[in-house]
Amino acid sequence: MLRPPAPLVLASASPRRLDLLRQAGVEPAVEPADVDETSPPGATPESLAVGLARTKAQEVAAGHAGEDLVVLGADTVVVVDGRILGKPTDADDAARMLSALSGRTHHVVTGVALVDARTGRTVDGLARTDVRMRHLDAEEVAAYVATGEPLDKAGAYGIQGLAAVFVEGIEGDYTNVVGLPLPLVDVLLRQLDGPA
Ligand SMILES: Cc1cn([C@H]2C[C@H](O)[C@@H](COP(=O)(O)OP(=O)(O)OP(=O)(O)O)O2)c(=O)[nH]c1=O
Repeated sequence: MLRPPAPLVLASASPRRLDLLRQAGVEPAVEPADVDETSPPGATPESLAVGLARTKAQEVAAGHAGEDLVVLGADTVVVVDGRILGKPTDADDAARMLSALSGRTHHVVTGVALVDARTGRTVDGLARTDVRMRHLDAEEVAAYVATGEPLDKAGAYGIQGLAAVFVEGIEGDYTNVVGLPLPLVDVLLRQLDGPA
C-alpha cells in the first residue's frame, strides 16, 4: 500500500492510473493536466517520459501553490527499435504500431514526477519493463483495432485488456506497463517526505 505524506492529486486523465492508485489504497483527487505531448526532436524516450511527467505535475501544482498536497504526473511511452510510440492518432496508426510490435520484444518506459505543492519541491524517476509480444497477423490486428481498445493507449495496446492474450512475457514491473509503476511511486513518495 502507498502512504502519501499529504492528500494526493492525480494530474492525469488516465483511468488506468486512477485504478492503480486505488488498488494501492489511495483515493486521489483527479485534475488532468493540459500539456502538449509532441516529442521534441532529439528527445530520448527516457527524457521525454520524465519531462512530460514533470510538466504535467508542475502545471497542476501551480494551481495549488502553498497547499498541503502532493501532485502526481506520469507519462508512458512504448519503444521499439529506438522509435518512440505514443498514443496512436487513428486506427491506421494503431495498426502500424501493432505490426511494429508483432513477434518482437519492446520496452515500456513510464516517467513519474511528484510535486509538493506547499514547497514546490519536485522528485522524479522512471521505470522500464521489457514486453515480448507474439506474432500478430494482419487480420488479428484489424480485429483488435476495431474493438477501440488500442486508441487511447501508448503503443496501441492494453496489457490489462484484450491484448493480454498477445503478451508472451514481461521482464520488470507490470504496473509500469499499465501506466503507473507503483513501486516507483512508493520510492518517490518516501523521497519527497525525506531530507532534501
Ligand atoms: C502500454 C500500455 C499503455 N496504456 C496506457 C496508459 C496511459 O493511459 C496511456 C499512455 O498515455 P499517456 O500520455 O502516458 O497518458 P494519458 O494520455 O492516458 O493520460 P494523461 O496524459 O492525462 O496523464 O497508455 C495501457 O493502459 N496499457 C498498456 O499496456
